[in-house]
Amino acid sequence: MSETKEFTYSDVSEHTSKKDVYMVIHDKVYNTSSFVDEHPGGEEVLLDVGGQDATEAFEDVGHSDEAREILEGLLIGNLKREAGDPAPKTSTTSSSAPKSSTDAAGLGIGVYAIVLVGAALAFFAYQYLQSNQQKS
Ligand code: HEM
Repeated sequence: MSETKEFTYSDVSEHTSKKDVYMVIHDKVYNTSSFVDEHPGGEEVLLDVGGQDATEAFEDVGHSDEAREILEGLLIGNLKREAGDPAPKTSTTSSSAPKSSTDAAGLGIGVYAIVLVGAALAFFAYQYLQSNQQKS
């Protein structure tokens, strides 16, 4: 038998309290209880993903190598996936892809158009008032 302990998703999901919190990152199981108070990003975010797959949350922050070393120290085993478990989470960069830049450009042109039309109107209104004044 291998030394690595195996946890099912439901095992992990039982550990959600501050004093006893597990999480899954890249299909490995970590006991983060001792680290909750020390986390530079705050305890709240860790407890939010307690008992769950935190891969995406962890990777989205872009944690340093130091953070990954700390993580290794908290490793307690591997995740054993069972039928019906949530699909593995991966950090998808595509989901955070910037929105179509043409939207912003379109808005920019719209703003210019409004400013130009406004300026033109002001100009003609001024001309009109001037000519009226000269007549009287
Ligand atoms: C056990 C897993 C985790 C470990 C060992 C860990 C470790 C660390 C470390 C060492 C830092 C300092 C910056 C760095 O070295 O990258 C940090 C910052 C941070 N972490 Fe985590 N983290 C974990 C999980 C998470 C999760 C699940 C979130 C969820 C969103 C998160 C959110 C953050 C944020 C927002 C910061 C930035 C704090 C700041 O710069 O003000 N972390 N983490």
